[in-house]
Amino acid sequence: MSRALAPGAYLVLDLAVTEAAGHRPGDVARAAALHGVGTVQVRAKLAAPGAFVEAVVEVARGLTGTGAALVVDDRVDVALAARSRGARVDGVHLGQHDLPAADARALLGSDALIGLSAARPDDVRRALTDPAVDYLGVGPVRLTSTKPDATVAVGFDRVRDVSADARAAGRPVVAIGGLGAEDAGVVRAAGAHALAVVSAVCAHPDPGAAAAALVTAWWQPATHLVAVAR
Ligand SMILES: Cc1ncc(COP(=O)(O)OP(=O)(O)O)c(N)n1
Ligand SMILES: Cc1nc(C(=O)O)sc1CCOP(=O)(O)O
Ligand SMILES: [Mg+2]
Repeated sequence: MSRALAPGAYLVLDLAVTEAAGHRPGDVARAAALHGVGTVQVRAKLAAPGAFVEAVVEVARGLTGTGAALVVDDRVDVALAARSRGARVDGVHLGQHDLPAADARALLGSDALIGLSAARPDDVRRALTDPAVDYLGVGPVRLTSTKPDATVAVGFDRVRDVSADARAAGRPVVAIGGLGAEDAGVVRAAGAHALAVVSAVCAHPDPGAAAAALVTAWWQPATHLVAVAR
């Protein structure tokens, strides 16, 4: 059985964005996890495979003892290579053009955490009937320079619609794309299980403080609920 996806803040640690901001990936991952981020995904669209593996190993080291899950973007081979170097890697986040989730599951094991990006109705339908998929990534909520190939923003309404279908199918949704701490309330109200960011943490001068703000915003009680409770 797969490890359950942690609710709340989900960090996609993009290597290029992190290094451009002058941060070390292991430090950013550790600071984020110590402030309550439950999942860290390593994303490296431009790195050579060896550098990607090294970054995953470094992030795994940073996450030691924090309890946060570590997921690799796209590359099952990189996840396996990092494991073979002794790193604890929990799973992968797959795109629509990556290895099928069933193959990733066969390679990574029954307890691996496997996410799949799905925002278009057909992709969502397929993802929700695929037993190898643990959670869905839905985006981009807003257009973002971090993912220039995603040219259509899906908006919060899509997050709400997919979250409702996914809840009925017992799968959590992670909203992503152009988001920050200020969006936590609306993302949560839309029914998402988690909110994923790259720039809001990796490009921030103080990634730990940015992660803490995200975590706090997610768990902040909705003001209208507080008003009702009083
Ligand atoms: C949590 C989460 N959701 C969506 C994505 C996007 O994945 P993908 O479609 O494979 O695009 P790239 O990130 O690989 O450009 C994600 N990485 N994480
Ligand atoms: C990695 C990724 N996936 C997306 C999707 O829409 O599936 S958007 C995205 C980048 C998110 O970066 P930022 O928080 O800097 O906007
Ligand atoms: Mg991907």
